[in-house]
Amino acid sequence: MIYTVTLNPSIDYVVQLPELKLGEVNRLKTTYKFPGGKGINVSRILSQLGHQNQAWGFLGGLTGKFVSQQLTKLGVANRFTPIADDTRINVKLKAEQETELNAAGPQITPAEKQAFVEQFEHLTATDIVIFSGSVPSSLPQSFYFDLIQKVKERGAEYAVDTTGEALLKTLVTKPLVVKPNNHELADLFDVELSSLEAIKTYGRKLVQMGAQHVMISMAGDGGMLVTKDHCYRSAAPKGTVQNSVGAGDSMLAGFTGTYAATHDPVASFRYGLACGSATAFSADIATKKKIEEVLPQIKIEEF
Ligand SMILES: Nc1ncnc2c1ncn2[C@@H]1O[C@H](COP(=O)(O)OP(=O)(O)O)[C@@H](O)[C@H]1O
Ligand SMILES: O=P(O)(O)OC[C@H]1O[C@](O)(COP(=O)(O)O)[C@@H](O)[C@@H]1O
Repeated sequence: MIYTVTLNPSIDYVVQLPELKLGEVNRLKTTYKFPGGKGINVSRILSQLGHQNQAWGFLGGLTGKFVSQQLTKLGVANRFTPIADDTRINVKLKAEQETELNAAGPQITPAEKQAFVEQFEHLTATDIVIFSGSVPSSLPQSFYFDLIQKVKERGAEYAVDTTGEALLKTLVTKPLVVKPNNHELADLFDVELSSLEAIKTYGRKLVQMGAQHVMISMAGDGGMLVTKDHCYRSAAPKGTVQNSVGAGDSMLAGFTGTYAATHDPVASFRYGLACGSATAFSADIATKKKIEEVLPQIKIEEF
């Protein structure tokens, strides 16, 4: 079974307008609300692809109710810990450029945190836990690291998709896969990454620091997979980009779901790339049909 952890879910409020006029009233023609948060997006793709999974995390208030109702509607199994504070709303502005406004997130009380941590006691060695997204500011930044100790005690595998110190701290514990994008990878080491060679070099560093697989996403430039002995690379297929929010989450879902079934890193990378691009080419998270349409266009080469 795959469990996704979204400590800080959201309603993603997506706003489309031809031009954003700062300092003026902007009237909106098109708006959408999606259940957001990285682990939730991962669960949505896993469910599309028929991989058994359950979404975990914290939900509260009317916003939290909206998220859980939508997940139930979408057929995503979930077991969120209820909280007193409100789940956040993240604003995604699609004008000349894509701008994201991601809120810090709700207060989590010690009792709510304890109730959540207890769920980890039931994991087994065949499970995979996917930790995705930011840690709400009311939880310690070491929270992923602490949860990983619980996962390891149960003999389960885990994937990590977060940034900065929270990501670096988890590497020594040997995660199955980490998925920074190229900008997040550059920020981790405070460098500019302007060539594929440089991206490979820094991807290797994450492997040396402990990650089993490092999957680097590069938006319209495709992706790279670095393992202990190999590096693979693929350009992105061409298509009309509709909404790239959740492309990275889709990529991680495709990789982990396929890996759980096959233990084949290249097949997993291939499926991950197809899921990422399929979501970029969709208004919401990709459907299975869209993913299967994109899959034959993915060409992977050793790099
Ligand atoms: N504009 C695009 N065209 C084609 N594929 C894309 C596009 N944007 C994203 N993808 C695919 O989705 C993957 C994840 O997207 P990316 O934007 O890099 O992740 P994140 O959302 O984590 O920043 C990319 O590696 C690529 O394979
Ligand atoms: O937890 P964070 O880092 O604030 O990110 C949350 C946001 O990330 C998303 O999951 C999208 O992720 P990606 O575009 O990076 O794949 C949104 O649904 C959500 O609003």
